[in-house]
Amino acid sequence: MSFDTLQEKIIARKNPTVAGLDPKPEYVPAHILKDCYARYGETLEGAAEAVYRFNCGLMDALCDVVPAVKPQAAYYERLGWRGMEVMERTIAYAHGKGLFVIADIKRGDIGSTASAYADGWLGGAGVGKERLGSFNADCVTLNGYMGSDSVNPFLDVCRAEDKCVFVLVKTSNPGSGELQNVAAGDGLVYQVMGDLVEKLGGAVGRYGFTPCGAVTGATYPAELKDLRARMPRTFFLVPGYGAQGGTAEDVQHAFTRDGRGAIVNASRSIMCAWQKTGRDGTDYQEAARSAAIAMRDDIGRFVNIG
Ligand SMILES: O=C(O)c1cc(=O)[nH]c(=O)n1[C@@H]1O[C@H](COP(=O)(O)O)[C@@H](O)[C@H]1O
Repeated sequence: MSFDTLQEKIIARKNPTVAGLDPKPEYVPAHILKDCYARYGETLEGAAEAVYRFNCGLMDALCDVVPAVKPQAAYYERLGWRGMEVMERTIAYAHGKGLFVIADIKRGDIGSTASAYADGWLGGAGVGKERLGSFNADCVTLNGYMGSDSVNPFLDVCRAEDKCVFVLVKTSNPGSGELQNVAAGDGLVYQVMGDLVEKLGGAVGRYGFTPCGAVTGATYPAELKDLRARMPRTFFLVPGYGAQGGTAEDVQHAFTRDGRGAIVNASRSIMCAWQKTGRDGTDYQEAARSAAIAMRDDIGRFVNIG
């Protein structure tokens, strides 16, 4: 699914936000953990099953509120192959719920290896079809600081399979300026990267965006505004709202004048909302749903997506 599909889902839900699925076992409510540990032991298998059940419960509660989910690979990799299996099952479950899936993998490597990553994460055909793939995500995040040959193999798969990518341009973390805000040529490194991403995407879809999107953190609103002006054909993923301090006022700059072209991520503030209700976690679905609705309405104060 391309950015056209994502934009349509955003318009249908009237909500330009994505719920991050970054599940540490300690974020999983006790009743789920207890049951899984009783069945599978306090093992990686038990933890992986608990994470899967938590993810499914969150998606059940959120699927008519948010258009997309973003599972972050690190939280699955740390559980070994069982975690990767949960990643695959989570993506399949999300698709069953009509959710667009951004697999947050932040990969970047030489062309031949990038091409294997691209098939694995964006391909879904399995053995016996032309493209050997497994995870079947709609979109992935990439670290393109190795250059265009590390991104192009993904764009080839995107064009063949109607999918898309987000390439890191200006990240949300406190250290992002150490390299990204260093002078380069007539501008700064993140601007050079932004210009490259804008160019790499090629042809635009129905809503005017190429398949090559950009990650631009909510925590740097001035850069966000600058990049929106420099990159009119690029769809933005905006992490850093909520737990990292980014606000609705900050993220408004990511959108085009007609409220298109961006999606704002929140992970911990939705997943862990139950930890703030003062209850035992059996209300985690209601808590996540309320947090997601509050985020939608908060951003809606500044952005009219029509
Ligand atoms: O690519 C990303 O999604 C990403 C880029 C970035 O610059 N900053 C950033 O926080 N992220 C991811 O966005 C999510 C933010 O999580 P919360 O801070 O809990 O909302 C995590 O999965 C991060 O890995």
